[in-house]
Parts: sequence; C-alpha cells; structure tokens
Amino acid sequence: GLGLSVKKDENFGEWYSEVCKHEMIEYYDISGCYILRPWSMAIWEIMQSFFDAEIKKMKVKNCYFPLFVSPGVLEKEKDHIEGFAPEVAWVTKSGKSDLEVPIAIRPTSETVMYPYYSKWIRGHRDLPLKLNQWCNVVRWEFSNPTPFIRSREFLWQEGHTAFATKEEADEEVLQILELYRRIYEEYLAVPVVKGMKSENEKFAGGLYTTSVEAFIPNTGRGVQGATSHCLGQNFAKMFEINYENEKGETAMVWQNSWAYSTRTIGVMIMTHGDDKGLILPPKVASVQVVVIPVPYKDANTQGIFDACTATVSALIDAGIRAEDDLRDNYSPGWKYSNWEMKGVPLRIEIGPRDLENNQVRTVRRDNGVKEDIPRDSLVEHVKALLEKIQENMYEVAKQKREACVEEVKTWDEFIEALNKKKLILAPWCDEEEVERDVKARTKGETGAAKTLCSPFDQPELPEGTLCFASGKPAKKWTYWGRSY
Ligand SMILES: O=C1CCCN[C@@H]1CCCn1cnc2ccccc2c1=O
Repeated sequence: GLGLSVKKDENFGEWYSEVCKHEMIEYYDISGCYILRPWSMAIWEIMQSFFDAEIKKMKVKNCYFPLFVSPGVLEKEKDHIEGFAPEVAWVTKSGKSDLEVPIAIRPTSETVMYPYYSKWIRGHRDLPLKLNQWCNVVRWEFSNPTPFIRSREFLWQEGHTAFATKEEADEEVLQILELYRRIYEEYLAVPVVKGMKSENEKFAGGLYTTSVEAFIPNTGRGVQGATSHCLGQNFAKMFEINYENEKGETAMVWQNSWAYSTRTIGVMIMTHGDDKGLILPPKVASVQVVVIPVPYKDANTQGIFDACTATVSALIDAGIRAEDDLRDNYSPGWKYSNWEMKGVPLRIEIGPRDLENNQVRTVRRDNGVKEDIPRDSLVEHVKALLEKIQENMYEVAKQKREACVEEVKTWDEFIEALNKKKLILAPWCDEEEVERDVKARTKGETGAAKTLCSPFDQPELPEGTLCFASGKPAKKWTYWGRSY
C-alpha cells in the first residue's frame, strides 16, 4: 500500500496509529479494544517463550484462574480497590435475565487467587508458592486509548509468589525486574531505567514497587514498562494467608506480584519506528530476512527465483527466520517499501548481476546500508548483520534517550525542562505531599508531571543539596516527567 500520510516528528499520534495498522493491529468496533494480528502476536510469543523459560528456571509454575471475580472478594480490601473501582467491568446479565449478583471481570488477579493461596498454604513445607498465569485482563479506562499502550483489554503475565521470609521476597522482586530489563534491552532494543516507585505512584496494596521505565522522546513522556511489587504481608493479612512455621507458630507469608504486558510492543514501535514505518529488532522479528527477486526482462528469471529459494532455505537451516517474496503481481520497488513498512530488519535482493557474481545484495532496515555479500559466506554474514542491527538499534535508542535527560536543581529549571519534553532528573526530599504538590502545579491539558522512578543507580548527592520543589534537604535523585 501507500506510505505513511504523516511524519513521526510532525504528528506522532497519527504516525503511531498508522504504523500500527501495518499489520500489527486492526481497530475494533468497541473503543479501546484492538485485534492483535499475527505480525504483533508473533512478537508477543517470542517474548513469552523467553520469559516463560526464565521463570521456569526459578521454579515458577504456570496455572490458570477464572476470568470472573465475585464482588465480595474484589472489594475485600478498601484502599486496594477504591482508586481502581471505576475501571472494573461487570457482567450483569446472561441472555435476557439479570444475574442475581453481578460478576466482575478480572482487572488483575490478587483477589481471585489469594483466597486459594490461603487454602493451599498451611505449613512451611507449602512454601514458597510461585504461580504465574498468562492471560488477558480488562480495565475499563476512559483516558484516551492507544494501541498496545492503553487498551481496555490486554494480554499480560501476572506472577504471584509467597515466601516464608521477606529476604526471599526482596530477592525475587529484583530477579524478575532484571528479566523485564532483559525483555526491553536485549529483545526490544529499548533502554530502560530500573528504579523504585514513590509512595504516591506505587501499587497501593503493596509494600514497595520496583519498575523499569522507558521514555518516548517524541512526546517527552515516560512509560512504565513493567512492574515487580513486594506486597509485604498486606494481602496475607487481608486474605489470612498464614501457616505454621518450623517453630510451630502461626506466621503470615511475604508476597510478590509482577507483570509485563502487550504494552511492551507499543513502546518498541514508538521507540524504533521511522517515516518508512516499523523497524523490528531482529530478536523479536517473526521475519528477520526477506529475500526479493529482481528479475530483468530477458535475464534468467528462473535462475533468480531458484537463487532466492535456495537463499531462504540456507538461512532457515541456520535458524534464521527468512521468507522470500516471489509474488509476480508486485514490483520489486513495491515489495521494498511494503517490507520496510512492516519493519523487516534485513532485505536481500537478488538480480541478474548478483546471479552472475554468485552474491546477494543486503539492505539494512535500521540504517539503509547496502552490502554485497558472496553466497558461500551468506549465513555467517547475515547472522553477523542481524546482531549488528540489534545492537545498533539499542545504541541509537539509548543515545536518543540520554539526549532527553536533563538534570535540574530548581523549580524554574524543572518547568523549563518539562516544557522542552525532557526526562527530568531532580533531587527530591521524597515527601508524598511534595509530589502531590508538583502534580497540582503542573496540571495541564497534556497531563501533570509525576515521579517515574528513583533509579537504583543513584548519582552522587552532595551534602546540602536541596529538593527542587520544596527546598527541603534532598534525599534522592528521582526521574520526573509526564507519562502515559
Ligand atoms: O501490577 C501488578 C502486577 C501483577 C498483579 N497485579 C499488580 C497490581 C495491579 C494494580 N491494579 C491495577 N489496576 C486495577 C484496576 C482495577 C482493579 C484493581 C487494579 C489493581 O489492583
């Protein structure tokens, strides 16, 4: 089809929406819901097989709990549910008749699972209990829906673990957070910051929340990439998840919960896409190499086609996800832009000259560099190229993100940086009231500024440094910004 109607730097919202339509999603007739087409589902599956294998090494077991939540348990813990209640979707009828009691659709599964954790965990030998489920959740949000980033239904994994000691829980929180960093940085080529959420931004039902935070330079917005919470004993108290410990005493468990979702795909699209469309990191591309014949009127067309199919099978035999595009109803030029739009990381062209010289022409999607490579060393060349593309995409994204970071010391610098769509690193007194105040003072049609996270990797905080917002002694460096 035709190219994009807008440029990424001119109209980001429209650009993103159009890019997503080049086979990642289809818009659905219910607002906030999207069809995941194979081109994006394949990305989800590649990430899923990595993460699933990793948590299985940690002895986490997969399970599946019902989609439906009875009202009693959902509203069991007031401060957990109060802020979220408007987002809960309810089933109130079956057929023509009303249900006696409306049933909620899970927005997350703590209240679904924990009554059974209470039943299953009786003695210390039942610990640790480590379960995960791959499922969908529904949150009937009203703020502007965005494919992958904010939808009323999305796919995620949610891990829910229970331990005898806080130390075990604390350790797992960070092990999972590292897996989330790897998903973003090693698979999606998206740089993220690991850090602690503020009291105001953390999961209200938990003890503390850690997260990996990404940043979108075009909009100057942070985006929470994934979260790993230590719940402490809050839910254990609420759901009476206790056990007889080795000393015969009744003790409450220490719990974690952690999730990443299809939002990851949206962050990848926003980070790497350009005015020709998607750019897929090779690690998550369902088609890493597309081989396109460039027949010339009286040249040996069959020979060219045979070279294409031979090239594809050599690459597939080497474990590279390759496809040829031999369609005779599209020109090579049309095929180039079509596969560029879909973001295939590497294109191989084979024309008459390539046939004669027993070579192929490679074209990189990330930087457009063309290179002729001999067919006898095809596989190792392509493998090396795909690795270089993966690494280059990450480095380019990291430099762009670093260029957006601005360190500020005063309120005026903060406001100026915010208006320049920067990712702000500021010394903060870590007082909730001050964060609420910053939110109130920066409220606007593009949303208020808030803390994104306090990076674990803290820069030096010289004695006497004052909070940019309150003027009180600063306790930590914190990333601030507008967010999705
Ligand atoms: O992030 C995670 C990781 C996976 C398990 N759940 C936690 C916390 C979810 C927080 N949350 C988020 N939206 C909600 C919406 C409606 C009701 C409840 C909630 C809710 O509890």
